[in-house]
Amino acid sequence: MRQRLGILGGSFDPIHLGHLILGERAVESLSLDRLLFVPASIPPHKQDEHLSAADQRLELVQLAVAGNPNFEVSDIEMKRGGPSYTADTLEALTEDFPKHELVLILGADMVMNLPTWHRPEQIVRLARIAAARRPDTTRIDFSSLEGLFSPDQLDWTASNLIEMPAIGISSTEIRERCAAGRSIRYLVPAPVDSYIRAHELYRG
Ligand SMILES: Nc1ncnc2c1ncn2[C@@H]1O[C@H](COP(=O)(O)OP(=O)(O)OP(=O)(O)O)[C@@H](O)[C@H]1O
Ligand SMILES: O=C(O)c1ccc[n+]([C@@H]2O[C@H](COP(=O)([O-])O)[C@@H](O)[C@H]2O)c1
Repeated sequence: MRQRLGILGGSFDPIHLGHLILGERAVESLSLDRLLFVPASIPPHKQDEHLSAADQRLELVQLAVAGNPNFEVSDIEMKRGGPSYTADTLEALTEDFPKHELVLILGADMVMNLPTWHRPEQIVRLARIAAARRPDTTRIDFSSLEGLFSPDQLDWTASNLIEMPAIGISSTEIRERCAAGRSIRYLVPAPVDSYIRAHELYRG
């Protein structure tokens, strides 16, 4: 059987336990050989938002995944100029990992928007798509994907849902708590908490 490489992209501003639990569940339920966390340099749908510096978000992800043998961090989008389109990333990873089957991991909220992404047909051509349920997504509606996915691809995605406990943590909440001077202990790994405090991130 081909080795399976999972890809979990995000702004990770900052990375939190929801991302890590999603990653761990993805490794387990999809039998991934490894999972790449890919922080976006310029997330296409957040180009108007003010994000923390890309190198700090990358460093936070590296701190968070350290010690998990299944997890790795890729700086592929940091090194590439322009918006961090997933289609470009998958093309590069296909060259870097020619023997692997690529599986793109997405929160359920993102899967339904996939048709609005840049070159979505290339995304579904190069990778399987695995969706995880987020607490605010009670039902996953795959109907918007029918024109984009082949019946086989849709069937694979529908039968490989990543079941995870509802983790009601978002990066937005963490930034808001920091700005209000409140604790984020236990919402992020301890080294991430220490880094955010030492660098006074998200203080408004
Ligand atoms: N609590 C969570 N449970 C499951 N999936 C999550 C959770 N938080 C984020 N994700 C998923 O992780 C990926 C990266 O998310 P992202 O970096 O945008 O974090 P976020 O918490 O949604 O950020 P923000 O609040 O800034 O929008 C996306 O596919 C998203 O759906
Ligand atoms: O390629 C696209 O058009 C595209 C559009 C929206 C989001 N993405 C990717 O989806 C991941 C999560 O994005 P975000 O904005 O929720 O952090 C991140 O890896 C983005 O680069 C990609």
